Amino acid sequence: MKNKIIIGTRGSKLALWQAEWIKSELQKLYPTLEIELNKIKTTGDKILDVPLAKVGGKGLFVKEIEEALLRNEADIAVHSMKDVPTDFPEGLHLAVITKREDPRDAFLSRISNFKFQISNFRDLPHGATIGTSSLRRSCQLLSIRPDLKIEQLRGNLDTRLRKLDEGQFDAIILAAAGVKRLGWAERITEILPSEVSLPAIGQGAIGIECRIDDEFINNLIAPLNHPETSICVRAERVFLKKLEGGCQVPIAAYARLIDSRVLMDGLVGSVSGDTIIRGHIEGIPNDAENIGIKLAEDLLSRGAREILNEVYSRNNPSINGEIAS
Ligand SMILES: NCc1[nH]cc(CCC(=O)O)c1CC(=O)O
Repeated sequence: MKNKIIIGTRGSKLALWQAEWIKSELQKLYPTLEIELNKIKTTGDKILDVPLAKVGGKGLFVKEIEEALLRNEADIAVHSMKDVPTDFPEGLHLAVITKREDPRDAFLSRISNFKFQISNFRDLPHGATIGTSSLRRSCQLLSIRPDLKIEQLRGNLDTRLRKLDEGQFDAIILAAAGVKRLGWAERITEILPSEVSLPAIGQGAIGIECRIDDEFINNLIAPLNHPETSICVRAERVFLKKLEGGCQVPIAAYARLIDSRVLMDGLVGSVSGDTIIRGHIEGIPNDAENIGIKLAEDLLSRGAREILNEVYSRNNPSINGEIAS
């Protein structure tokens, strides 16, 4: 029996927090197991000055880590589910999805010298500047407040907070999960309800990818799977796959389990926020993947098809498959 495993991870603060968390959970189960981290720079880490929607390509934050798995330079890869494409290279699979953190988006405003800090989205003054590179976020915010100015904001979480504090934006929107994991929860002035900002597919959940045929590793990590989160995130991911969601289209979905029923909301919007097609569906957990497909079909029949065609006719169709952040 092997007594050492290697975790492949990105080197960002959030990625390392998540990899260290998985390591400590495994260490609780297997005190004598030796666990090493292999930090890997991904394309998404290298290209920092271009909005991801413009970079294109599949799995910008996972591809190099997957290659390490296939070369046996890592045994498991720890990812934010939000960054994981719906298709995997041959020989790899998503074995585990851990319990979800807060899936919602968070509003963080600039600490100002004036008496009042803008503490929520509704109170933003006319024409205020919001930092986000996510089409999903800008589409939804612009649909409520077309007067807002959206400015590009990329980089790791600490970089984004620094840019906010430097005064480039009145507020920024980040996933609550990442902000909380890094211990900055007190900077969140408002958690955006899903009617304002429906989260990204998989937001707040951590996934573990590994080689399909590595029985030892699959058995080792199986106890970390959280069945409820797994059901919900898989429903969201079939929704995304059915929509062939690239990162160039605003797409959002959130599924949750309440009283043994799956409740799922989803939307597809135009980049400008002029059009948003929303839907809701419910069903039983055993039918979760069907629920995701049905919701996608519902949106496609009510106008999402036209939005997707419009975007992809202007772009290279090969970008399909990248997750929508
Ligand atoms: N797009 C990058 C990314 N990938 C996962 C998270 C947050 C953590 C999570 O969703 O689990 C973030 C940052 C953000 O969107 O603010």
